[in-house]
Amino acid sequence: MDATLQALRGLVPRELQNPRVGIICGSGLSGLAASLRQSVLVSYAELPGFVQSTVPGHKSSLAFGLMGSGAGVPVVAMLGRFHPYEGHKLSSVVYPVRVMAKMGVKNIIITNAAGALNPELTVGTIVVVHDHIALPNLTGMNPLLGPQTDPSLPRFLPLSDAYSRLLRKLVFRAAHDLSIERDALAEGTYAWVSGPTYETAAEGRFLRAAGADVVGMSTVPEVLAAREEGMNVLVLSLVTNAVVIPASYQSVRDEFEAEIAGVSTKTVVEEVVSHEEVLALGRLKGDLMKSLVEKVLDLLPSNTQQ
Ligand SMILES: O=P(O)(O)O[C@@H]1C[C@H](O)[C@@H](CO)O1
Ligand SMILES: Nc1nc2[nH]cnc2c(=O)[nH]1
Repeated sequence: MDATLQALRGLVPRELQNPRVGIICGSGLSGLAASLRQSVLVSYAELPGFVQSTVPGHKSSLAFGLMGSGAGVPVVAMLGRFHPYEGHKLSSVVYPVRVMAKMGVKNIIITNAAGALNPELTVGTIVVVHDHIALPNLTGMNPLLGPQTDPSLPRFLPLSDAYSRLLRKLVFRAAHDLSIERDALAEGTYAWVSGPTYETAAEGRFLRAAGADVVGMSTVPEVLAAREEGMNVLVLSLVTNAVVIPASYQSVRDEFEAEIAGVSTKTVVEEVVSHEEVLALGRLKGDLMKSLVEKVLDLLPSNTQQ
């Protein structure tokens, strides 16, 4: 950690060395940081402890700068995150969050691309996450597992308050101030799965039955580290696709038997999702996400821990 912080002190101008807000850009959402002023980019390759993002739509740089109107808020944005499915250790996935904490970040805005499980969520909706289901955490893949390296951090971290109510409300205030239509935003629960495979229909049904609204392959490890470090957390999921969950299975035996009986049938073609589709939606809705985040920064109270 000391080596990373020292490198950053050498690469980032002094006035940007104490960002107030950290931002993590999800798949295809690095444009979020396009409006940073006085921006300075630091490649992950220059930072000891950082790994590389290997996923299309994720760059590998930290961007420092001022965001929002007026004087602006000093922020640090990860243009490209790390996922366990890339082969990165969980400790590497959350390392940038720990660095942000050491630089003084008190609020973190984490974005991601996610598939909709809730049939009421349409593609393009931004979901303000208020809870999560993390099957990997529940089954032993938790970034906080292991010896406590910093005794000042809590051993048993509560998560019932993981998603800041104040920050969530600010998103709706921001949307209201920007006259964003009501249906563009929703609230929901994010299910974290390891990926890199997308869900089968049965898995989608299972996660929906468990109460998840959207599903993705990131975010929760970062949320855990950020909460452990005492940050206020806001998570925004962009719905890039629907997880296809047919109400019932249409039997191939029935289809076959109808065919040989000469009865005409509708052949089922299973829909599939692709990362290209995910990235395309990120590009399409990138501006909306950017305006929302900028407005949240404008509204952030300046006189509190926030
Ligand atoms: O980094 P995020 O969670 O935004 O990326 C999502 C999950 C996978 O990495 C990828 C699948 O298309 O997009
Ligand atoms: N697991 C998962 N991650 C996603 N990221 C974007 N879309 C999806 C999806 O449908 N499933």
